[in-house]
Amino acid sequence: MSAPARLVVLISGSGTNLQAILDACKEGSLHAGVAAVISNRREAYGLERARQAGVPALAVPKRKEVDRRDYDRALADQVAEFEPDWIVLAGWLRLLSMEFLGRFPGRVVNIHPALPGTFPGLDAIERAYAAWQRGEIDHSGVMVHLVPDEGVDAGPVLGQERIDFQPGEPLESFEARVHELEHRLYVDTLRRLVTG
Ligand SMILES: Nc1nc2c(c(=O)[nH]1)N[C@@H](CN(C=O)c1ccc(C(=O)N[C@@H](CCC(=O)O)C(=O)O)cc1)CN2
Ligand SMILES: NCC(=O)N[C@@H]1O[C@H](COP(=O)([O-])[O-])[C@@H](O)[C@H]1O
Repeated sequence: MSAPARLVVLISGSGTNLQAILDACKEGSLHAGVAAVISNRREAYGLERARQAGVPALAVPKRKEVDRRDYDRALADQVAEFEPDWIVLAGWLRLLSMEFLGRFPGRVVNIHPALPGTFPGLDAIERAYAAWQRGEIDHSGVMVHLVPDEGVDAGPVLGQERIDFQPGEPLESFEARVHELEHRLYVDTLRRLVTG
């Protein structure tokens, strides 16, 4: 069997998607290892999840006086040191420029809590829920996609799954179902990626 794929996971927050990936690597259902976890926010709980898993956890905050491309160049240098096969965005809440993406062509993946072509950007779950309440949609979903360029949530789709709204369901319940789907879909999609 080939060596486990090396993943560097970028986060900004709680890291529940990271935790699903860490758990899958540990139990052997994902033939990969998390080489490092990097957050742009020092307070991200996902860094604690990495430390508890014995994985290098780095905070790389974006200082105001540093412009986006200089930050992305320095970030790419840090990521490259871990010799990743894949860069996994898991709630990484910064748009990446080609200064970063150009260093890892075809190897940056992202999860987004909406279907292709819908609700790009931030707060997608809340925006989809509000659209349902206005009677505009009857389902949403989750997608995993490549991040080839500076487009937002527009890269080639690697995996997607629909999630139907349930009459009278509160936002919190819908959001919990979305996250459960994310955790499964991301691991399943990464499994297909790393096994080629
Ligand atoms: N070039 C790309 N970079 C990133 C993508 C992408 O599709 N193309 N996906 C994101 C994740 N994401 C949606 O899935 C997303 C994250 C953040 C933003 C955004 O507008 N961020 C702001 C800062 C917000 C903040 O700091 O709170 C920004 O970067 O100015 C949009 C979409 C990961 N990167
Ligand atoms: N546009 C990007 C975006 O909205 N990403 C979303 O951030 C959350 C991170 O949760 P986590 O930190 O618990 O994994 C996830 O729902 C992910 O889809």
